[in-house]
Amino acid sequence: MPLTVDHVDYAYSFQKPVLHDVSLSISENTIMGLIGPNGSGKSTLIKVILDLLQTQGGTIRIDGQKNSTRSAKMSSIYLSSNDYLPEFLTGEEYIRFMHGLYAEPLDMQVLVGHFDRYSMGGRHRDLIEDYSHGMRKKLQLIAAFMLERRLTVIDETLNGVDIESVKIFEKDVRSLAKDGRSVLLCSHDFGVLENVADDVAVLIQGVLVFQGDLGSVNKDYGNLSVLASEYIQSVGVE
Ligand SMILES: Nc1ncnc2c1ncn2[C@@H]1O[C@H](COP(=O)(O)OP(=O)(O)OP(=O)(O)O)[C@@H](O)[C@H]1O
Repeated sequence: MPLTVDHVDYAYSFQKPVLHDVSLSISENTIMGLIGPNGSGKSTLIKVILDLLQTQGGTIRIDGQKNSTRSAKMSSIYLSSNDYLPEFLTGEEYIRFMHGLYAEPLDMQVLVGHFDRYSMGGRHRDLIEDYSHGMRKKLQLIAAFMLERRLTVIDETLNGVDIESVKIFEKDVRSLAKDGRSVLLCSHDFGVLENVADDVAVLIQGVLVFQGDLGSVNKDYGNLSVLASEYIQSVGVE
């Protein structure tokens, strides 16, 4: 199983728990959409999954290994919601650096192809400090699509990416979720999730209130938006 989260709790301070007894799993070849209102704990859950914050209860396994192990870290890649990247590197140097971290050889032809496809043709030799916000997000995506980890975790990385590139992203993320690889995609963009997700998980006030497949969601609720509204109303979030 690419990801199993078992009874996980997390609090930044003892007064205010953020995650309560969260359990979820992502099967092979699956894209799971993670949704929930602002402040519901999605980014915290993602950071706990990737061992950037340490669980205070429960266990997490990536590709069968505890998330704190080197093997789990080598099996996963995290695309954060911000666009903080090393500005003193060029796009190509950043991708080369990321390949070095994962001990993977760099295929320049594939790199150049991705830059072309994401409307950044020829910009791989420019410094990241000269990239726009959307270009930085696309650079993060290119790294993930080239490195093809068993688990890719994308936290709101599509914010600010233009519509044409989002369409290409949708194709690429579907191709990524093959050969045993899976993706956790946290987004407020229900349109994208409806186009690509197999499964969906809903987190509200730190509680995982729903996990199921998108086909059943469409059948039982009509669409993701209705599902989200029903759960939000049922727990009384404004
Ligand atoms: N470093 C931190 N220290 C203390 N509290 C934090 C910290 N980071 C987040 N929180 C709090 O934890 C809760 C969950 O935040 P989190 O960022 O995980 O939510 P989210 O679901 O990702 O929200 P959004 O959709 O707005 O990105 C919020 O109440 C937030 O204020």
